Amino acid sequence: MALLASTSKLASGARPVAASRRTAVRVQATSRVDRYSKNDIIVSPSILSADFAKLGDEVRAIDQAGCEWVHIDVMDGRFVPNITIGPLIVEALRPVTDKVLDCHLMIVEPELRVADFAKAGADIISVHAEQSSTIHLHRVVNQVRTRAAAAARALARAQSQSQTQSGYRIKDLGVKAGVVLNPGTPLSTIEYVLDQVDLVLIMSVNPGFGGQSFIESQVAKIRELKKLCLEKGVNPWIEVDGGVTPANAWKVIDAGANALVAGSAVFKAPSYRDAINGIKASKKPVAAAVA
Ligand SMILES: O=C(CO)[C@@H](O)[C@H](O)COP(=O)(O)O
Ligand SMILES: [Co+2]
Repeated sequence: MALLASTSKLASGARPVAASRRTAVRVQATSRVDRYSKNDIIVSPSILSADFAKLGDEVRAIDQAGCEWVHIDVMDGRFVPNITIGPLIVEALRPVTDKVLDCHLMIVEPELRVADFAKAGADIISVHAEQSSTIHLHRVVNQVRTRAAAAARALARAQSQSQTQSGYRIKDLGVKAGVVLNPGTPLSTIEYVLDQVDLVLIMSVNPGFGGQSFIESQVAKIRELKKLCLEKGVNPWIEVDGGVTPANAWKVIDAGANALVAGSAVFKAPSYRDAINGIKASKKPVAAAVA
């Protein structure tokens, strides 16, 4: 696991991001994502619904409340109508939690930004399959995978040469590549990248905002995706994003999803822990007995 941990902490000075660049970072033998089993249900709270005035505290709170991943919605005001988070925020959050930083890129030309998010400490980088985001889906997916491979080679070199001292930065080791489908985008769009990705994210709302209602038609899409994966002999994470709550999570779990994003259902709940546990334990309601 962690081969080297820096003894230096971020000072509460004016330039914490720059300071973190100069100090050593944790070097991991495996990706953070690989700590989790695909047989379990992962909850990835979307920080879009967090209180941005105290983002670090909010991320610490969901970490302590038992989430596995932290979902980061990156929006550019072009692919979607909203503007949110960039790599600087990802870099600022990296020292706050050792949980998976699950970055959902809702941007035009993600190929221009993959390196920045990888360097910032993203563990998963997911790009939209729609051509209004990228013209070259296969290329950008492989760009993420190439970074992971390069980081793995750098780690091997560092280990063999005992170069894990301060200043040797391998923050992006094991970046996983995800592909995202909007509710209106057919599964066929990703057929020829399915063997290239670590994760498929099915949007169960139209992207752009938190707090929208779950689109029921996406349950069938998740079921169909699970079937397609079995037919092709691949096993990516199947993540669902939008309108997921303790009341409806069972539907997507039953259809084959194993990573559930939840923004408002966690951050607007009185207890983050109860909301996360409620999503994991979500069950189909038992029909009321007819008298
Ligand atoms: O990517 C998006 C929206 O574009 C999501 O990640 C939302 O942020 C999820 O929020 P809720 O629907 O769970 O409130
Ligand atoms: Co999202």
